[in-house]
Amino acid sequence: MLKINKQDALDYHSRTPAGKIEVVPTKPVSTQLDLALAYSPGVAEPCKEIAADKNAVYKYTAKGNLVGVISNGTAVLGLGNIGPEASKPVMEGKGVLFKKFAGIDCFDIEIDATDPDEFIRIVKSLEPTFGGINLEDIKAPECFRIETALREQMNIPLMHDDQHGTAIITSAALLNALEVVGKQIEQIQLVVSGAGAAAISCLRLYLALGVRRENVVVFDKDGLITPARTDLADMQLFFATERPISTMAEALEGADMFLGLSAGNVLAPELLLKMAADPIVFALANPDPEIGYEIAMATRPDLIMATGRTDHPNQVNNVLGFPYIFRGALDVRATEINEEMKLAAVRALSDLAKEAVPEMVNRAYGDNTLSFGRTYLIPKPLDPRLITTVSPAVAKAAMDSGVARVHITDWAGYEDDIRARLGVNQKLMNRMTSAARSNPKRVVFAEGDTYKTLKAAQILREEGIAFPILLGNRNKIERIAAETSLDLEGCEIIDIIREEAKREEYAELFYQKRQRRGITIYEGRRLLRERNYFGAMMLEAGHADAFITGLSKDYGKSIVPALQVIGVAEGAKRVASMYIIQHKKGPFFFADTTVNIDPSAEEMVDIIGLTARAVKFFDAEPRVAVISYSNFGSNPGELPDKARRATEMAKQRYPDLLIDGEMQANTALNPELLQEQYPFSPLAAKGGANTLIFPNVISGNIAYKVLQEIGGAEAIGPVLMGMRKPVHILQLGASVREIVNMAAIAVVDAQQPGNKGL
Ligand SMILES: NC(=O)C1=CN([C@@H]2O[C@H](COP(=O)(O)OP(=O)(O)OC[C@H]3O[C@@H](n4cnc5c(N)ncnc54)[C@H](OP(=O)(O)O)[C@@H]3O)[C@@H](O)[C@H]2O)C=CC1
Ligand SMILES: CC(=O)C(=O)O
Ligand SMILES: [Mg+2]
Repeated sequence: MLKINKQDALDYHSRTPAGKIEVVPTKPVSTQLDLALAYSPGVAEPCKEIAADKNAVYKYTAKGNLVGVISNGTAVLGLGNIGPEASKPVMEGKGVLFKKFAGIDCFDIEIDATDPDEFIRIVKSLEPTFGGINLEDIKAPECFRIETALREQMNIPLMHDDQHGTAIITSAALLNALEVVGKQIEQIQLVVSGAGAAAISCLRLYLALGVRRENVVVFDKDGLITPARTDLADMQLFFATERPISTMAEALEGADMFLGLSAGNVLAPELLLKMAADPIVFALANPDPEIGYEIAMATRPDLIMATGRTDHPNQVNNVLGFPYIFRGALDVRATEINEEMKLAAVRALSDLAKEAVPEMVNRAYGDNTLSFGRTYLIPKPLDPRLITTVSPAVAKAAMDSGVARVHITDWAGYEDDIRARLGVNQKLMNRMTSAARSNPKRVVFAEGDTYKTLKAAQILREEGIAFPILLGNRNKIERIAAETSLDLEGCEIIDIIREEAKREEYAELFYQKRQRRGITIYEGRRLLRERNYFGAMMLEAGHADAFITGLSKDYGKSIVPALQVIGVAEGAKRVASMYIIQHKKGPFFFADTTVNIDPSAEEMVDIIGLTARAVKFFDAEPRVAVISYSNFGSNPGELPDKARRATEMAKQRYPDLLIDGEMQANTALNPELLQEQYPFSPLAAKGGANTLIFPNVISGNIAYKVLQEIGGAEAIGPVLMGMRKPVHILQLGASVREIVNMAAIAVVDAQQPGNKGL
């Protein structure tokens, strides 16, 4: 269990600069010209445009991506009415989550006003500043009137998150829990502890999903809510019951669900015994739930339980909703957040929980067994698919329900845009994956009996990218799949030890190929018991379209069988490898990163040719820089000389290729520097290089690894170039995502005329 103490939390917040957020300019403000543009006199121009047309404020200011997180501090978490200043750490925290998960900027605003009319007037007056308003931690019943009035009076998306965020997320979890236990929502008997902002809003959404009002019983601190109560608002009295009961024990007799949005430890364990079979308990009070997880599960092992905490399964946390709901609403400039948008978010969340969990989520939670069921009803907060699932669903619902002022037509482009906002440039891999899906091919994996390969195989099958063939011990594969809840339907398993006839066929073929290179038929039979030879022979014999290996053996050992069986492509003198660096500035291509340790100038020319061809395969135009530690002869030495000679020879061998060198990496990647210092270089007018050829494997390998670890880039590869058929050697210990990416690339490679594009 994650443990933090009071001092850790205080130190975290007080570390300089105090608090959790700052404002960062998005335009340059270094020169006198910058200042004149950013402020007076330049700033007057956008002011005049906006004065003439108010909508231009979205074009010339940050309004469209700015959300106000606004509270009066009257119901802060479960801490109660602690005032506006004391609520500020929560509101700053919310701003951080908006930014981190959805790229939305926030101002947190804590208002010293408990009178609802005053609060409404102040928030309404802020409409010119914000693209959206997230109301937070405002107590019931005032919060209902405040939100209703502001929704009526304002023309930007506005949501009280404690009400609707909670309602959306618990609804998704409820629908999935009911699916798991096979109950109908129209029939469930529901008992609720709490009649505040969160509970009442959850109930209203549950009614929209099919729960019957007469099946609901609600308690607050003063007991059962009946029509006779005079201390409650209409929204609360709407759920009053006429049943002849008065205690929680009576209410829970035969109940299917308990929903707690009240206070810690208010539900006695023995009351769980009164509930119907497979009871659902959402005990969501923060930080302590209405009943502890361990005691509840020990009392009713058939229980399905959710809490608000990270240390138990099924964490119901608003962060699954608000960043993505506002992202979708802002992007279509919705005038409100309506019921259709909320229901779209519910469906998106509940559907996402049924899809295979990405490996990075498994890793983040240290759990390989996450799959839809009793302990995984809703996605995890660190799931990167949330933004591309929930936000488009909300945006579409806003358009369909007529509250969008901007319409999205290119949904694939929209997904790319929202990923790019978060600094993840996925365009290239998205294109590869779509191309692979259009004509999936058979990919054989040498390490079919490892968890990572199996997980990758499941994803490849589910996404329709490839038909995986898994080499390995069948019992072991089936055991790993069962232990980690993997579904391998559609994947072929080949246990090569049991495939004597196939081994003999391949040994004979291998012998024919290599008999004049020292291989006897006996040696062939021995080698064909190794999966790297067997997999390569499957590819050679046309029983597979691509071969992937390297996960558990070092690169050198893995590549040799492929070279012996498949060999280099016609016209290619050698093979080389390339990494694709996915960065927010666009894709970059680095070679050679793994194969040719210290190539000669002539060998570098071969590498340049292979790389330029591969860059075109990825739909980019190669702009090649040959890298060294000197710029155009500035520092003589063996390496710069080699790089310069390679450049000259490459210019002659590939006259149409845009190439220059030798140069330092920063020169190659900085077009201003090129234009200022080296205007004679053809790369200067073309925005610099996108393809870097390194003078040896050491420099190429170091460069991509540093970028991967601290440069905020994703490295895809190593892409093996120059083989006669699609073979790729993974880096030892590659991640599931890397395996999936390489398989998608191999499939597209296998689709090319002559079965080879790289
Ligand atoms: N996990 C999640 O995602 C979320 C969790 N929450 C949690 O839910 C709780 C309620 O939040 P919110 O609705 O915003 O707050 P409110 O102050 O609006 O409502 C609290 C409600 O709980 C009732 N209550 C308090 N103590 C008890 C008790 N001992 N027995 C029965 N009812 C009680 C209150 O009754 P009365 O009016 O009579 O005092 C009131 O109806 C908090 O603990 C909060 O942290 C909230 C939002 C999201
Ligand atoms: C999660 C949340 O918003 C709350 O507990 O108030
Ligand atoms: Mg809250």
